[in-house]
Amino acid sequence: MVHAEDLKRRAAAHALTYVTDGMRLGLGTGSTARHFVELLAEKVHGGLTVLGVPTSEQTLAQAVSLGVPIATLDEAGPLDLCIDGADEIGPGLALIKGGGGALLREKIVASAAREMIVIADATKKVDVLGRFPLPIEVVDFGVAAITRQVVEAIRSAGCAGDITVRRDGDGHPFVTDQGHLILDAHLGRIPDPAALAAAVAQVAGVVEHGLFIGLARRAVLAGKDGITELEPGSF
Ligand SMILES: O=C(CO)[C@H](O)[C@H](O)COP(=O)(O)O
Repeated sequence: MVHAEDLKRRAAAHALTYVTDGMRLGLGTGSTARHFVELLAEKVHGGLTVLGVPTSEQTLAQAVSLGVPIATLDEAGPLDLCIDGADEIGPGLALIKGGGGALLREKIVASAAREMIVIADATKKVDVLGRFPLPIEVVDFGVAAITRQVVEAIRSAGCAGDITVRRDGDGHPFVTDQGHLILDAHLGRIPDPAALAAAVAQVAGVVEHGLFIGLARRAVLAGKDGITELEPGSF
């Protein structure tokens, strides 16, 4: 049996073939992105020149520790490519992201890149998004009121389910790199991701949600039978 970590690393290694000398790269967050940064560091030590823009403090620390040159997004300017993982990859390469809590910076960085490639083990591909809880980043003022309005918003988009405030390992509310909280919406099924994205984005106090629609141009999926590449139209 192939271990999930091996599959993530294979997807990351394949994505590296899209990286060319001189690129300005968005560096994702999570265990799959972590493999990518490790492999990228090996290439950098072999002479590849890149500039990385990390999507989280975690990835920033990893990149610095491995000697990958980094810059802030504003220092780097427009990015050539962003490589990141995902929690679910659905039709049209619509994604659920934010399992690691970095969705806000991840979406800003992916949006600033000419192209986003999502890397994952093949189990992340789904026919309908929503089994993975949808992360919604909110300000920490009036969380109960915000949650009630998010419930209304998800209902208006044909979804239903529990919403929980994400907690860290010590039972405290999880705080994002930007100082916000995360609501996890346990929906089971998202029949119309675009409608849900639009409805949730309208709630006052919602900073960002983990639906990434129209951002990924390519998915690199590693399964036991090898690598599969998907484009939005070839899902
Ligand atoms: O969105 C993310 C972090 O906010 C990650 O990309 C997502 O959670 C996937 O992580 P992993 O590669 O560990 O499965």
